[in-house]
Amino acid sequence: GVTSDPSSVANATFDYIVVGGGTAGLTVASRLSEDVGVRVLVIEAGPDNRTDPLISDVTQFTVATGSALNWAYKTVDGRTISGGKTLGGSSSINGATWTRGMRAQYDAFTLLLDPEDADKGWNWDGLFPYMKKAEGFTPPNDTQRAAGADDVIAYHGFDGPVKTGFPLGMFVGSPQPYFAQTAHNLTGLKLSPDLNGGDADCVSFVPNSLNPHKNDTRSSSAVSYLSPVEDVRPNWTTLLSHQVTRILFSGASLPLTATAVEFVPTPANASATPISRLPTYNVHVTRDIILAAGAIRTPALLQLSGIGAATHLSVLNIVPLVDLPTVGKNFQEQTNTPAAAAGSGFDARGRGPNDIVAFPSLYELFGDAAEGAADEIRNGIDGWSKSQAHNAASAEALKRIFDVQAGTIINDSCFAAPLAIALWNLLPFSRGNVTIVSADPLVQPAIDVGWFSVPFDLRVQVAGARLARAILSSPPTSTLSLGETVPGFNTVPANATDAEWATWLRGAFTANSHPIGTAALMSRALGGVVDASLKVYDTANLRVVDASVLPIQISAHLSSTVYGIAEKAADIVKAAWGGA
Ligand SMILES: Cc1cc2nc3c(=O)[nH]c(=O)nc-3n(C[C@H](O)[C@H](O)[C@H](O)COP(=O)(O)OP(=O)(O)OC[C@H]3O[C@@H](n4cnc5c(N)ncnc54)[C@H](O)[C@@H]3O)c2cc1C
Repeated sequence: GVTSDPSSVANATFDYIVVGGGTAGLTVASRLSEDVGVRVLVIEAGPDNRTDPLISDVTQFTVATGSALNWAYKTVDGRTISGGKTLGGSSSINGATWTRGMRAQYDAFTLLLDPEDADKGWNWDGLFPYMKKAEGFTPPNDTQRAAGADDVIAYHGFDGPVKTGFPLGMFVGSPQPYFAQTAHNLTGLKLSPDLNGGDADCVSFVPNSLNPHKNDTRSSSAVSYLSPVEDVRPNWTTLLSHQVTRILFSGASLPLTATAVEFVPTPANASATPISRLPTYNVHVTRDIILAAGAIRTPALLQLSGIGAATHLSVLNIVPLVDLPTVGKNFQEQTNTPAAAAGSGFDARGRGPNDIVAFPSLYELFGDAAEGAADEIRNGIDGWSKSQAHNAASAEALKRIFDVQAGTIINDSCFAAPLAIALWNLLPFSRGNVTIVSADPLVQPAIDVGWFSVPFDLRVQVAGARLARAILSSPPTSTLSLGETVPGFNTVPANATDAEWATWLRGAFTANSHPIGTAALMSRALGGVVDASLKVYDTANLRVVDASVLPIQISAHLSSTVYGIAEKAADIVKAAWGGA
């Protein structure tokens, strides 16, 4: 069941404890609790808001991100990265766009692991079946097909818990198909019936994580993986409104064995609440502790528990147990800017969400300048790995990672942005870090994204913004437009230089809220934090299963991939403990 009463779990013992009842956490807990012989506990910091219309109505997602349902993590430069603070985590407040990246990007995960882990399925062929296992797709109906929706049956799962499909309220007017046509006309980007099969270099109508059989309601991890079984699985307990503050180990000898987690009631106002005022509880584990607190909180919890850069932890009076300096490093978040035009007189029936996405490659984004841009990457990598080395294991390790990333960009990947109103550089080279600044677990870690610290990332965002302007002012989309409003020609003139565009972008961008990489699935030599079984290096039974493990960004919205990782993780954990 689901409870907010800590007395029901304090001092108890579970086989598995999952920290964070978000996208990955509820997925892995649901699969592990299929075995009625094991006891599974999820501890979630947020409350249960499954019936709140701000969550169930996906078109309200921008309102939800402005509410208490969002952690609204502040970066060191005052921007905000969103993350769901509620049962279901970010899957409860996200934009519900359902996409997957390029085959080559998933295959790159294996290239970053030790050679002996090459056969562990961290590639497209290994993850695609799990992404489909999570999915319960409804093909478009005739009305939706007439509006542009399409599908390739082989690219979808049909029996999985997360319901996906095109909204019954889908926009049926001209803007979406005109956008597709204009993007194609301007860049040569192919029109694809379905981008969810590993070739996302296209413009395509894409489904949403919602249930068309239930009035388009959001299909979060909570609704998908927990609701259907919460009354019939007494072996699965979810404790709400409690925040894990530390993982406890049996001793200091390596590999560390995690034995318990410490938790407190989530304070209404963390910055005004001394931790000493809160009751502290422990709960014990016999098998694994699984960190699924998301790419910001997971690395912070590792550091608070003594796993991180030993020198830094010592300064904070935390006893270092595993010297793993790359915990919280390798941080990759994207920059999002708007482009908009006024319009009227066209048929805009529908209420969304938006279903059209374009993922241009380097060649489609830069056009005639693409070879120059590719050279800029090739020639830049040496310098970039040095300038970003403080957020990596070393400049040499980062150069190897950048070589892999550059290969997926220059060879045949998609690169730049979903260009509608929001556009972002999908594959930034800039690296940042998430670092605790206090031993007090209620103090938010410092979040330094290092926005545009590799200047090429700004070049890409500028190229994306230029392309967005071109789309808005080229037929057939221009026939719908009454003129650009964002950025607007007064702000960025028609003949603006790259430098002028950059000035506007630096002020206008927001975080895209797709943070990853802070407990990366990579070889230890390259700066990885977890191995191919998602176990934290030098621990016996502490795993990370969330967006933190993604080593590099992908050309996609993240949730389908995070679900796939969590489904795969559940099988890894079951197998490790002798289950099926
Ligand atoms: C505003 C927004 C829009 C997005 N739009 C899309 C989109 O349209 N399509 C898409 O595919 N993806 C989208 N994403 C990205 C995607 O939703 C996330 O990448 C993904 O859900 C992350 O999953 P996760 O399991 O890593 O973390 P989360 O789902 O965020 O789960 C982490 C959970 O851990 C809990 N937690 C944190 N710290 C603690 C602690 N100490 N103790 C206990 N619990 C804790 C949190 O409250 C949360 O519930 C969006 C994300 C956001 C925030």
